[in-house]
Amino acid sequence: MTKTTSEGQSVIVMGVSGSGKSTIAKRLADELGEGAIYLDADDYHSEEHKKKMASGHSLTDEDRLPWLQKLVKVLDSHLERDPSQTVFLACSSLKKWYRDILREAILQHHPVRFLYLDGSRDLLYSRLSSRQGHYFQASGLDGQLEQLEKPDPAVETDCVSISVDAPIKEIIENARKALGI
Ligand SMILES: Nc1ncnc2c1ncn2[C@@H]1O[C@H](COP(=O)(O)OP(=O)(O)O)[C@@H](O)[C@H]1O
Ligand SMILES: O=C(O)[C@H](O)[C@@H](O)[C@H](O)[C@H](O)COP(=O)(O)O
Repeated sequence: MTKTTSEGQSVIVMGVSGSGKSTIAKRLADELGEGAIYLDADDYHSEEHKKKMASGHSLTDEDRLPWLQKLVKVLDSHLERDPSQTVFLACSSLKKWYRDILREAILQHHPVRFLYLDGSRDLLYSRLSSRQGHYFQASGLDGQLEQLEKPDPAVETDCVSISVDAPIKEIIENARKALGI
């Protein structure tokens, strides 16, 4: 079903580092215009965890739990104020149980879907290697790929997947088509 922005929904743009979550979530919010906002889960990592990732180490489940809980609070405060907003959240959401935490929190307010950005290790590594000014290092990519539980659309029926092996404009078109927005 195609939803208009006035009805409100959340789209969690997920995938490993370098898959384009921030770029795509921001572009989608910009294109949808008024009533749509972009949030980035990276803004809620502690300094300690950013340092850990900057040294090439992956976060653990124990590291991520307080971060996910913080994200739930942030989402709740946004959506309580205005459930008619459409929220594009860039968030790695690497494991199904992380997605379940976010899903449950958002569903209190309005519908939620996940947009999984899929790309080969080589493509993502090359994009990370040329990205400037970010704490995450390309050397941490393999750890993330090991931890990733790709969403199975037969089980997680609210997930759609698109390839990121394309120019940004084409990815946005494909994302909008896949999400019906
Ligand atoms: N489709 C694309 N084509 C070329 N470069 C891209 C594309 N998508 C993202 N990038 C670049 O790749 C890097 C990683 O993208 P980013 O949005 O930061 O990913 P993530 O948030 O998943 O880590 C950035 O430098 C970004 O500008
Ligand atoms: O769950 C995690 O381990 C982090 O959220 C991680 O997945 C995220 O990728 C980094 O914070 C780097 O940020 P970018 O994904 O934006 O590169």
